Amino acid sequence: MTPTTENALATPVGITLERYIKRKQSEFAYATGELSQLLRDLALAGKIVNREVNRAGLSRITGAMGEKNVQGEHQQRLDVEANIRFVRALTNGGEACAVLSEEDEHIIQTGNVFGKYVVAIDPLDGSSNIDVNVSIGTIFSIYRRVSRVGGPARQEDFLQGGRAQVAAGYILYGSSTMLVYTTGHGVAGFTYENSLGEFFLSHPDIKIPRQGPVFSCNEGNWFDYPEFVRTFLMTCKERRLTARYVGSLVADYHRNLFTGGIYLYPPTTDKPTGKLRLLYEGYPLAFIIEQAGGMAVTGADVVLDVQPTTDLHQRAPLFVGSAELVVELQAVAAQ
Ligand SMILES: O=P(O)(O)OC[C@H]1O[C@](O)(COP(=O)(O)O)[C@@H](O)[C@@H]1O
Ligand SMILES: [Mg+2]
Ligand SMILES: [Mg+2]
Repeated sequence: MTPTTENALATPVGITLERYIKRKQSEFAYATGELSQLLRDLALAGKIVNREVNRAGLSRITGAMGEKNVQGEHQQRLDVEANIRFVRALTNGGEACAVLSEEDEHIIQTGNVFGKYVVAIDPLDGSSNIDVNVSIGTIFSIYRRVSRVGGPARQEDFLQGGRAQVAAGYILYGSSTMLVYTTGHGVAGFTYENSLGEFFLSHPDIKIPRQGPVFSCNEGNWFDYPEFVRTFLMTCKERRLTARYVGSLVADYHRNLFTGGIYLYPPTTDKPTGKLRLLYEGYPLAFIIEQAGGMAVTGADVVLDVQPTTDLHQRAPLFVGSAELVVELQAVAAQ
């Protein structure tokens, strides 16, 4: 046997996402497997979107659509493509009765009236980075429906508040593609093996360092930030923290999750509630960060405790990351 073969045989068979989901499901006596199936559907759509992202420069799916979405923001072709892929996977999967997407004003009824779950999703996060081959992502949040099974989903299914999420996750289409998710029992990360077409468990129990060397925000908005944000950022600079900002929330969040740090999207003069969407950006990333030992706040309030209004696409400021940095920010805000 050559040393290489020996090494290969000595390496344990990796745990695929499929096996991991099955194992987790068997830990819950009353689990029916529906949530597991939903996670598989999201992973499947993620693989398809990953393929589209990889060849975006070669295909005709880059560039602007010339349309604006419900947020009044310019849609990119990949925004639309990713939206179609995720909605289709969730529709075909059968477990989600409805989807709330950044790209659609109204709730999308999948027709699966007996589906017990609803999914809020940002199908393609970091739109401005699509055409320049910089990391982008997908963010999702899952609730058990509260409306009557057998009928259409209703607004209140999506407006249960962050603490009612049963699962949340994101996919990062980066130098490698990763799926990171939580069902409220810690955070697990899976790396996509392109040639095998499988996600493998690579980061079993992700914890964010309590402190960190990084702050991430769009400093171009400096003069539009509230005073407390500028004061906090000055303290970051005085302590020689490193500035890192990709401009794709998933990428910035993911880096800070591993290195430790804080991501800020504060209110600005023209966006007094910030830019990010509570239901499919703020809540899911807050759920994951709390499970990883970090914190997410909107300023004074903890993101997961924010009561949603009736606006499905409502925005909220987001300060998220290492617990000690977020606490420091809150202390400055309270002064
Ligand atoms: O360009 P800005 O103002 O810094 O905003 C960047 C933020 O906007 C977003 O692109 C918004 O997400 P979408 O691309 O899904 O609309 C975040 O990913 C990112 O953190
Ligand atoms: Mg987004
Ligand atoms: Mg988006």
